[in-house]
Amino acid sequence: MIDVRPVAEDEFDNWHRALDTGFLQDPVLLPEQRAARLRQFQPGRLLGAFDGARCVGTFRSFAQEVTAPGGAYVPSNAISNVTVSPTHRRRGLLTRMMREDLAAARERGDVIATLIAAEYPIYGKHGFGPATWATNWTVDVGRSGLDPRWAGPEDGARIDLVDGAEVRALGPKLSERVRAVTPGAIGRDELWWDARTGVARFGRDWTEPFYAVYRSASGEAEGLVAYRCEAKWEGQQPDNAAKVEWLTAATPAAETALWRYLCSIDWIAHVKSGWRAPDSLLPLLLPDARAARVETHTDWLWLRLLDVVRALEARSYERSGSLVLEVLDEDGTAGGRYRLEASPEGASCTPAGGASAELTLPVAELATVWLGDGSLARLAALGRVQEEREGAARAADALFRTSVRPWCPDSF
Ligand SMILES: CC(=O)SCCNC(=O)CCNC(=O)[C@H](O)C(C)(C)COP(=O)(O)OP(=O)(O)OC[C@H]1O[C@@H](n2cnc3c(N)ncnc32)[C@H](O)[C@@H]1OP(=O)(O)O
Repeated sequence: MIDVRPVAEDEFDNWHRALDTGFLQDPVLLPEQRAARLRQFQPGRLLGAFDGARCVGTFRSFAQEVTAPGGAYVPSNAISNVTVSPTHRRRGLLTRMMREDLAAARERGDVIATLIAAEYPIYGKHGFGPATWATNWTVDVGRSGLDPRWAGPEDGARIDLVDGAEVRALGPKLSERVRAVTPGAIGRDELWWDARTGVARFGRDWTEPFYAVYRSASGEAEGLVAYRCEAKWEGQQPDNAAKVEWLTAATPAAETALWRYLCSIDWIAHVKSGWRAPDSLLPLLLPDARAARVETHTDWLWLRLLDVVRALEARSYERSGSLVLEVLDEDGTAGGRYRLEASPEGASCTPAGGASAELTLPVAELATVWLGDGSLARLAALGRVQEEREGAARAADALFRTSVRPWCPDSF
């Protein structure tokens, strides 16, 4: 019999060995990695599956806030570090850990649960759906049409190279400003900044990247980028790439200037954008937008609605309308018939009682449109959403869609 239960702090190494095993990492924890990892330890939020003394399954959740359209921070149960050892797979251990964790999240009053899925087929059966997408571009600088003589912003703004200490001083305030207006964004805690500046070491061989800050004419830090160089010379010609680790910009001017900066660095022939919003400014700020080639376009933040009423009321709507939804939740308690009355002034979601549903949909499909992305008309065409009234899927799309696509800049 496998025991699924919370992990005590003195079992952490045993748990971590199983985590490394599941993620195919060498199961050796260096002291500084251990110290960083232990900072994530929260009693009750680390689950383990134990076969006798040996940990064979891992699961971690933690408190998170996700920005909804309109800027509300919605309490989320973020899930990470999910593994089951290859010796114990497909016996329902993930299912047991997930059920236990989601039940606790509902009990706490979390509105949603979130995760980044390692593989697409794992989490749909637990009620999760992909709610934000990300795109990764490589810019061919020589083809971009950008003026190679660029020497910095000309409007009184400036770009400066900074070190990790300055990033830590400037970054949190800037990030807070950005996440308030970025549906799908999540908070960055102190550990996030420590890990990005080498104070906390999750990997084995961290070295400092280059950091550059954009300051507007008023002196306000409005953009930060961390990047590394992938060195390559061919026949005495530089063919190096600037690889962006993260880029945070609070204004279009800051974002444009930072991409412009990266594309102007001598010896840099390519800029690898890292994961960006699918409707990022990047390709269109190049005179030749095709010089930004899409490397990958992928699902990113997966969501599970735990409380449909609070989730639908927490976000804003760009249009007015009402809708009766029959939400199906086989593996949870979010199912039911709900009436959503929404307008740019606010929304109410109430049990719909005996009113006829206009749209019947699994809770996972509702999650895919909650942040303003996705298409219920597309899901109806696939038979994954049922229209009880003709045209209801399009009407629902008109209500849920947002003019800017949601984006989660971070992984966890
Ligand atoms: C948020 C994150 O941490 S993402 C990281 C997820 N972890 C990994 O990918 C590491 C490698 N993989 C693993 O450790 C394991 O295979 C896990 C954790 C994904 C699954 O654990 P298991 O205990 O085998 O899952 P469990 O037995 O509960 O499976 C439940 C169902 O999901 C399905 N399933 C689970 N994993 C997968 C997968 N990778 N691909 C397709 N189906 C899957 C099972 O087939 C099963 O389906 P069924 O109910 O129709 O029979």
